[in-house]
Amino acid sequence: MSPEEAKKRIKALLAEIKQHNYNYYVLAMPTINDFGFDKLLEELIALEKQFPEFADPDSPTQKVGGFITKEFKTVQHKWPMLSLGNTYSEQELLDFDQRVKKAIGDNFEYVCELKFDGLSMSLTYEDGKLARAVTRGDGVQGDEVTPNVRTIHSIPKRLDEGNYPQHFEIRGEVFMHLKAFERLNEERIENGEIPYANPRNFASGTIKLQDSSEVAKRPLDSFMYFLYTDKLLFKTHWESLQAVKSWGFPVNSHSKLCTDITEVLAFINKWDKERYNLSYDIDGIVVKVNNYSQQQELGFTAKSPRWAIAYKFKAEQVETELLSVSYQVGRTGAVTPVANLKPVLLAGTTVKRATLHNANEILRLDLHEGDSVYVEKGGEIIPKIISVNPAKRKPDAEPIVYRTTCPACGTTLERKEGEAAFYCPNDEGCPPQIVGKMQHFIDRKAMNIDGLGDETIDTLYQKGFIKHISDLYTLYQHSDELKLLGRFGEKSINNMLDGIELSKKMPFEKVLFGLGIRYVGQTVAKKLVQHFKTIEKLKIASFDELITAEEIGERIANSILEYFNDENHKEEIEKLKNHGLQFVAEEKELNLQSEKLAGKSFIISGVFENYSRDELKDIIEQNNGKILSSISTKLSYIVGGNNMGPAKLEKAQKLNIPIISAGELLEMLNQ
Ligand SMILES: NC(=O)c1ccc[n+]([C@@H]2O[C@H](COP(=O)([O-])OP(=O)(O)OC[C@H]3O[C@@H](n4cnc5c(N)ncnc54)[C@H](O)[C@@H]3O)[C@@H](O)[C@H]2O)c1
Ligand SMILES: [Zn+2]
Repeated sequence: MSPEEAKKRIKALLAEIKQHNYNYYVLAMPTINDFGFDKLLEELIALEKQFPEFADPDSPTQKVGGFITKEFKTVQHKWPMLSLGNTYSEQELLDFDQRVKKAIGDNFEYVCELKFDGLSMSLTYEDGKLARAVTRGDGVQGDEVTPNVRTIHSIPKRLDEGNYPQHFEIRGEVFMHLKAFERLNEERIENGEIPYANPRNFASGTIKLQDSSEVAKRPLDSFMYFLYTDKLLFKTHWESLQAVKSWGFPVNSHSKLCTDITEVLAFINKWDKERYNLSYDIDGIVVKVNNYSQQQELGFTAKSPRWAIAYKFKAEQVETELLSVSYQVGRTGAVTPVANLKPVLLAGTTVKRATLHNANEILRLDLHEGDSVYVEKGGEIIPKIISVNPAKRKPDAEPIVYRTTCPACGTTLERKEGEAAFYCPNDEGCPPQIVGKMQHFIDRKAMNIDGLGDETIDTLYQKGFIKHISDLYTLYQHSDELKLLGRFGEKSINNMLDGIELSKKMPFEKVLFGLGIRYVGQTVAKKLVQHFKTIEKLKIASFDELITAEEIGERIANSILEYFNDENHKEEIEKLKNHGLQFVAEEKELNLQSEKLAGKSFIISGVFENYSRDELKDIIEQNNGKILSSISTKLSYIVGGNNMGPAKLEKAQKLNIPIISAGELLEMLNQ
């Protein structure tokens, strides 16, 4: 490469890497996988070495890639929070071992730990209490996110008596378990929000939220792996891990003390396979020299310690053949393309299908019939096509063209402005939509009807027993015919009918969620019920009224309006009402304790040390105070905790509404 070319390439790489760092660390929405990113960084390192005259002192090769943000208080790290050198190859790991040996001789041990795929967090404890939690940021300073971290159960807020120093810092990884990730991401999709690509991004997006009560709803977990004290308390890293565990910190039990690199390699190989059995993602193994004085001898580079290295697992990728593209119709009518693949073994399971998301994705891949494609599992649960191998494309292969009609009912598909998905508009006559809606209604998260499963719904539809949700409630009239079908035993028919009868008691919010209105997920349904109380009010709510409710934006409001604009929907709701389903918010039985808050109204915002928001709400209502849902001049007080939303704060100040603490609220009751 000529110097001119090198200069140009370095400049392009700097810009590209900077953008990826921003997408990854700030937006938590990367557009390239880690392996691809690390290749770019490697290329830059090599070019800077070859052409040092063009190396930017500010290059991402010289510092940690994260950022600090304006939304949080910036805190300087007492000890810089560095990155780790990483490698994907065994040879480079052996080279690392040689470098260590050269510097400190043969007499040393390694600690091998799982490399948890989350974000690192620095926790400061004073007198046994969690005083501060700070993100890595740019390595020198980070964002203080203490209220958010307080919502993580595994992180002790207060330690029991113990022999820990008065002041110390402990570092570890905050992450999200795969199960929670799947559940919450599903909820995001239901609410029409952009899903996160993997648990790491979800965890990192969560820690940066402004509203800690929102953070509390997204379960995060943690493992600790570094202890920092002013005076050295231990001789080795291994000892420190045992100690912090005894102090009450979560320490991962799979860490291992290894006497040489052969043992390290065995540990790596074991976990490369076994990682799929863990309940959380790991992206590699961290190898650390155990002895502190040997660590000191080895020292640091600008970006990472010389006494540790991360061996990263490659997200396993395989090449296979695209057999065909089929289309699935969801309950909302969204038509999703799915790639059918020649079965291939990937990350421990046989993969036959991969998601293609939407028409844009097919265009991005420039997918042709019979293409040879690369499939990856990565953090995502459903495998994904990463790219096509153009060398193997058959010369006469036709491009894949997204279909224009519904695969189930033949109706011409529609695409709404600004949306990637195509929809089948025939919601009254398109079988997968009809069945999907009923399956959604009986789902565990909605009406949770015992004795009824997806398959039974499908059968009952195929046999002509049910077409609408409301038909479930007249099913008992057909119990003799059901018996004649020979598909169900008497007992299971009775179970099913009992389950359906019982579901009439399910609260309004479950019914509303069960109706399957687009973008009305569980949380939104709950907010709507809290705000409007009855279906009658919700049904006639205008756009302006809808968007005053908490968490209801324009898109949700429009979807609700559209839903109630449809006579069929209104008729169906009437039928359900006549069957006795709940369409009015449950009034909690109130145990009135005093009249001390009569005539006063409150909003509770933020997170509280000693109370949940629901507890405070109960206290207010038990003393005859009122809870309002939005800030207006009618509001008497805001009970404010940590991390109140900035918009709320601003509005309260503008309207001169006093903000009181939970303590001040309780004082009102003692007067
Ligand atoms: N895809 C993208 O767009 C993109 C952009 C930027 C960075 N990245 C990826 O992020 C990585 C760089 O980020 P990085 O600087 O945080 O490095 P890193 O994630 O590779 O390694 C350092 C981090 O590992 C974590 N860690 C997990 N378990 C640990 C343990 N047991 N002991 C010590 N540390 C442990 C810590 O958080 C530490 O900060 C690269 O692998 C890169 O591929 C990707
Ligand atoms: Zn259709």
